[in-house]
Amino acid sequence: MTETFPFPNHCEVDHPRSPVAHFGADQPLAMSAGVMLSPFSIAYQIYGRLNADRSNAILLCHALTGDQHVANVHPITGKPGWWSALVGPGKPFDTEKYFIICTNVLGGCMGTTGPASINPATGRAYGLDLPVVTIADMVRAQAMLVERLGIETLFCVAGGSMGGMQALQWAALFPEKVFSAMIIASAARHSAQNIAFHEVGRQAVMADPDWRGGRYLDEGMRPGKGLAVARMAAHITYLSEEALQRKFGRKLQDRAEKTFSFDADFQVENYLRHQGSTFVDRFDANSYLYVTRACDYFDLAQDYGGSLAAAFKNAPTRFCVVSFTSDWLYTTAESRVIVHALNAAAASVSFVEIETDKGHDAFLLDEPDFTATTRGFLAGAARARGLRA
Ligand SMILES: CC(=O)SCCNC(=O)CCNC(=O)[C@H](O)C(C)(C)COP(=O)(O)OP(=O)(O)OC[C@H]1O[C@@H](n2cnc3c(N)ncnc32)[C@H](O)[C@@H]1OP(=O)(O)O
Ligand SMILES: N[C@@H](CCO)C(=O)O
Repeated sequence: MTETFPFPNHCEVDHPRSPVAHFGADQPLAMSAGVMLSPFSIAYQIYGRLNADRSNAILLCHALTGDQHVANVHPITGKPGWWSALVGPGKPFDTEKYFIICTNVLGGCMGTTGPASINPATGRAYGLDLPVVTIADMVRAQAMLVERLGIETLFCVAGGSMGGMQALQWAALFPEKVFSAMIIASAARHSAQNIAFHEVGRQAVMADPDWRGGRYLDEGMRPGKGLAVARMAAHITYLSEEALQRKFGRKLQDRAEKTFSFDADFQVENYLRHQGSTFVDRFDANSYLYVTRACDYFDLAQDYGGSLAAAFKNAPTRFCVVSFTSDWLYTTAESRVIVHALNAAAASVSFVEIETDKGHDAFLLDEPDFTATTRGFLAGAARARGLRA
C-alpha cells in the first residue's frame, strides 16, 4: 500500500519545478567552519511514492556540478536529468517501487542556499561571505530535510563522485539512518592531483576580470570566460585518453586543412569549447569555487583520528562500492581503500570494478554492467529490508 502524505502530486518524473524547504532562525545549520547558517533553503526533487511505513526512501546525491534534476527534464538545459538512465519506472532506481529524493547541495546554484543567494545581513548576494561549505555541511542540511519529510531511515543513499563522498559521509554521521549505500567512482579523501585540478579551475575563474573579487552579481557581470576554461580543463579529467582518441583522434572540425591560426581546428578543441560554453549557461562561478573546495576538504579518515575504519565502526549499513577501470580521477585504488576500511570495520560491503573506456563520467552513462550492478544491489538490499519485490 502506498500513501501520498505529506507529498502532493508534484513528484512525477517529468515535473521540472523543485519544491524548496526553508529552515528559519529556529533551525540553524552548524557548519564545519564554526558558524551557524540561518536561514537557509534546500531545493529538491522527489519521484515516486513513500510507502506506508516510510521504508522505501532513497536519497540520490549529485556530483560536483549536478543538481536535484536527476530524472526530469532540466529546466535550464532542456535535457534529460543526469541519471535518467537509472531513475524511473522499471529502472534500477525504480520510481514505482522507491521514493526518490535528490537535493541541490548547499553551496549550489539551483535553489539551495549558495553564494548567489541573498545574504539577509546585507541584502546582497553572499558571494564569498558564505562560509566555506564542506561535504559534512551538505549532508547535515540534507538530514534536516529528510527529517522534515518524516523519514527516519533511508533505504539507500547513493551517489557518484562528490555524490559518493556525501553517501560515505551519511553512513559515517548517521549510520542508523542509512540502510544501504552506493559509493560510485568516488574516494574517502581528495587526492593531491584532484586538489591540483580544482585549484586550476578556481584560478581560471578568479583570473577573469569579470569575477570582481566574487562580487560580480552586484555589478550585473558574470565571469563566463574563466568559468568556461575551468570546465574545459575539468572535463578532460572526466574522460579518458582512449575515449578522446576513439571519439575525436586528430580529426579536424568542419575543415579540410589546418588554418594556421588559433581557431578550433581540431574537433576535440571545438568539443571542449562547447562543454565550456554550455556549462556557463547553467552554473554559477562562485558556486564552482564552493563545491570544488568542499571536495578538496573531504578527508573522512582525518575526522576519525586518521582511521577510515573508525568512521564506520559497527556500521549497520550494507555498502556497494563501484569503480570504473578508465577513471583516472577517482581510481579503483581509491575505491579499494574504502572497501578495505569497511571490511576492517566489519561492515557489509561488496565491490565491483566496471570495465569501460569512458573514464570518470562513465557513472553518468548507461553502462550495462553498472546498471546491472545497481539493480542487483538494490534488489538484495530490498529483500533484506523486507520491501515488496
Ligand atoms: C552526477 C551529476 O550530478 S552530473 C553533473 C552534470 N552533468 C555533467 O557533468 C555531464 C557533463 N558530462 C558530459 O556531458 C560527458 O561528456 C558525458 C560523459 C556524461 C556524456 O557523454 P556522451 O553522451 O558520450 O556525450 P559527449 O561527451 O559526446 O558530449 C555530447 C555533447 O558534445 C557535443 N559535441 C560532440 N562533438 C562535438 C564537436 N566536435 N564540437 C562541438 N560539440 C560537440 C554534442 O553536440 C553534445 O552536445 P550537447 O550535450 O549540448 O547536446
Ligand atoms: N561531470 C560530473 C562529475 C564530476 O565529478 C559533474 O560535473 O558533476
